[in-house]
Amino acid sequence: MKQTRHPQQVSDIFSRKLVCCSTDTSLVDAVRLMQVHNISAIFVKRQQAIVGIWTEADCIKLDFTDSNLKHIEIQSVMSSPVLKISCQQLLCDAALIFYQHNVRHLLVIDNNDLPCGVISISDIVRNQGLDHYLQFRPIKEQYHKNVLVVPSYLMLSEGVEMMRERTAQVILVYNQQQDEHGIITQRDLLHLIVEPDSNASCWSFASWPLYRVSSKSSLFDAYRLMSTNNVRHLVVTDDLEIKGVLAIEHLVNEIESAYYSELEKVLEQRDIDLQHSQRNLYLANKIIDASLDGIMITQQNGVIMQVNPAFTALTGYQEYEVVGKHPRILSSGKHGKNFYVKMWQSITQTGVWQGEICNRKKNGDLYVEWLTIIAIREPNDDELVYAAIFSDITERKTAEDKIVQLAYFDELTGLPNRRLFNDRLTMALAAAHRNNDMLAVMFIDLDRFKEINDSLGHSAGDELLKMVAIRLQNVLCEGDTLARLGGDEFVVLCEIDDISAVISLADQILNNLNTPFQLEGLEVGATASIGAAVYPDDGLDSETLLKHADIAMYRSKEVGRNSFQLFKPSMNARSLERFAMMSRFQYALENDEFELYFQPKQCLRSKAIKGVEALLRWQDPALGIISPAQFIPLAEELGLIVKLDLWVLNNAGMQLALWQQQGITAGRLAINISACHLSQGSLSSSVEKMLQRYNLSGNCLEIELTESSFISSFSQAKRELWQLKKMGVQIALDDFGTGYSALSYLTKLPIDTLKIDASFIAKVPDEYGNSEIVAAIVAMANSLNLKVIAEGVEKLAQYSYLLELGCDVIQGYYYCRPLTQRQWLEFYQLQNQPTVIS
Ligand SMILES: Nc1nc2c(ncn2[C@@H]2O[C@@H]3COP(=O)(O)O[C@H]4[C@@H](O)[C@H](n5cnc6c(=O)[nH]c(N)nc65)O[C@@H]4COP(=O)(O)O[C@H]3[C@H]2O)c(=O)[nH]1
Repeated sequence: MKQTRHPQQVSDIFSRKLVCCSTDTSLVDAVRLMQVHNISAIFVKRQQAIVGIWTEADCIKLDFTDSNLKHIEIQSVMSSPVLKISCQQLLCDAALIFYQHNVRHLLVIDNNDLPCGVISISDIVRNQGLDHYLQFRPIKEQYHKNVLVVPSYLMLSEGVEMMRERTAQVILVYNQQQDEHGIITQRDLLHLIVEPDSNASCWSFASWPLYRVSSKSSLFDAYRLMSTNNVRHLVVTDDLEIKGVLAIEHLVNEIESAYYSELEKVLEQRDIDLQHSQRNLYLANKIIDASLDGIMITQQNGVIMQVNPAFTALTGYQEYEVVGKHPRILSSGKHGKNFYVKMWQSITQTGVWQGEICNRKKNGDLYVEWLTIIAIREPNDDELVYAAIFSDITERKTAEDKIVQLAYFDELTGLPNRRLFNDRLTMALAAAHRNNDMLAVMFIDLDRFKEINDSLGHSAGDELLKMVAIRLQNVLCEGDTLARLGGDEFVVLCEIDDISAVISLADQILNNLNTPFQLEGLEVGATASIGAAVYPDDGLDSETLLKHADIAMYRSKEVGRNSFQLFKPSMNARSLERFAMMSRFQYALENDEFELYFQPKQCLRSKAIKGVEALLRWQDPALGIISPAQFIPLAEELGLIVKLDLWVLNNAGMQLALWQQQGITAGRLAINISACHLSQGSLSSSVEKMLQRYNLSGNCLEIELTESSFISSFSQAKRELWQLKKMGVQIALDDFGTGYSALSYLTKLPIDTLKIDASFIAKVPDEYGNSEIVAAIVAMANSLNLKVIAEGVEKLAQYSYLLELGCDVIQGYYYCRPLTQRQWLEFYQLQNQPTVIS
């Protein structure tokens, strides 16, 4: 069966030739009408309504012996009611009615339910394109076998009666004289109604000669023979012997049966498909209902047809609240017209759109959803439906935003971090390159921030950084970028017209920071060292600019902090030197390149050794000995000074333990401790641990500190010093006279000794003024009950002067230079005089 793409409708093939007669029309008039119009069925009307049908097949039911046959009214022999079909129904629907009701004609009605034509089963069969099918079907058994053969002289009325009795469609008439066969069919009986002739013989009414076809031929051959000769019956022969009669109905029946069997198959398949699609539909609905994603199905015009429970859970709208409405009820108003235009362009062109969209829930809350819209074309339909599938990604978006915040912004100040700054710098450089603009990169490092952090605590330090960030931000213009690179380092990126703009900005920043900050009820000053590099003069890429701004900032620190330096190429060399030194220093610390030297001190009264000072030396394999004056500031800058102090403390302990084993009693061993170590609050515990480790008493140790140790946090320093005192450790104030010398410290802190700075001693006794200062220090120390040590005594005159002044102890080349461990042992043995522990 030929499967057409679009199933044919009744309207495609039905005949508009609708021939009717009234109910009281005589049978003969009705037959005449049928003959005139060459039709095989006539409809019967009563008051404009079709109430019955009479067909040529109905002839067989007539009593041809009835002399009144001609005049009987059609209504008494018609079939009623008439089966109808709409012109819009499919041919398969018509075929089903033929099949179920065993009829051959249907009345066709139009859209207004009015009769407009007729369709016969032959119409359908002929329009199904079954030629091919017939071609392969043999005649074989498809014909009337037990065909009645009557002699030619038999009365026609008797012949018709025999047909009626047997309900035979045809009879054959044999003319013995002519040895010829003729045929009488049901249709021929129509003539009998018009012209009844009771005396006629069957031969006179029969049609002959007959057309013959072999039983081995195909039905298609038979069909062609019938069509060519315009006959409706063929005699089927087998080797010239008549086997039966093949009627056009046989062909039609055969076609019909093929059609019906195909039809049954189609219907069966349709049932299976229907079941299948019902199952699919059931599953699809189940999946839609169970989906955690919200699903909304709309018509082509956007009207919502269906939503699932997840839709309700996500949006707050119940199904009945949205079905029949437009999805714009979910609109947040956050997207412009262009957004939706692009979305629909994509759906129209590709059938799908995916993306993020911000919508509004029923309760007014905004949410971000990941939305997929798919256009679905309904089968056999030009209409589209749209399925929108979405999940709420607000939480994920918030987490993403948080990640972006963490990845690109400094958590403490909320300023861009190094990564974001680098991005912006790269972009700004590209733009500056294109437009021939100037850019400035400015490094800002807070001075002595570590001291503030150490003394006031980390939370106060954090607070200060936040306040500094705000102040810096206030100075900058819109479009400038301020970032925190970490610690107390800030960096500014700004577009400038000329160099003077950088200088003016740096001035504003320094002035702004000069106003003290209020931290935990205290006024705290926080100055900064600033360095800047300018594009294109000081570098063309971000790395060079940042490096040069950093170098300039370090130069600011070197020249005394709270200042600004613009990068100069000469700084580069110095910076490289410093950088090389730093790496070397780290390496030295890790590889034990440090060593302690010992410089004995002499008691002026007893002339005996009055203690030893440990002085650190750096033995660089290539450069030789490096002075602490060079590397101590470097260690401070690198933040390695405390590590270095601990190294000294540990080695001093080791030496003391060794000397005790060797019976060396040379008084206290003095060690130098850096200023910031004291303010960290860990010095006393480090000393205690060291004493415990080497099983030493605090009486053998002296700590030398400078006045700057107390400045950042006096109370912290005081606590630490008292802890040391409790352990028996003595405290000496180094470089006395050079610092701020707020003498009130001396009475408030547990200091034992003042070490007069070598710069004063160098100028005594000759230089007027200096001698007075030294004399005053000695007198003051005596009155405060402090011991005095004079440092840097190189000459006899100095020695004599100090002796006369009543100074307790001297230290200097005059008595002894700093010695290595071995030299010191030799010196001690040479002196061979044990000292008294004070
Ligand atoms: N011109 C002259 N100098 C003399 C004379 N007698 C001693 N000196 C030097 O004067 C410095 C005395 O040490 P300081 O004032 O504590 O000054 C020390 C001290 O502040 C610091 N320092 C030394 N060792 C350490 C250490 O282990 N830790 C810490 N934190 N600082 C140290 O480095 C400074 C310099 O140490 P050095 O170079 O060893 O210099 C030493 C010493 O060699 C003299 O008669 N004439």
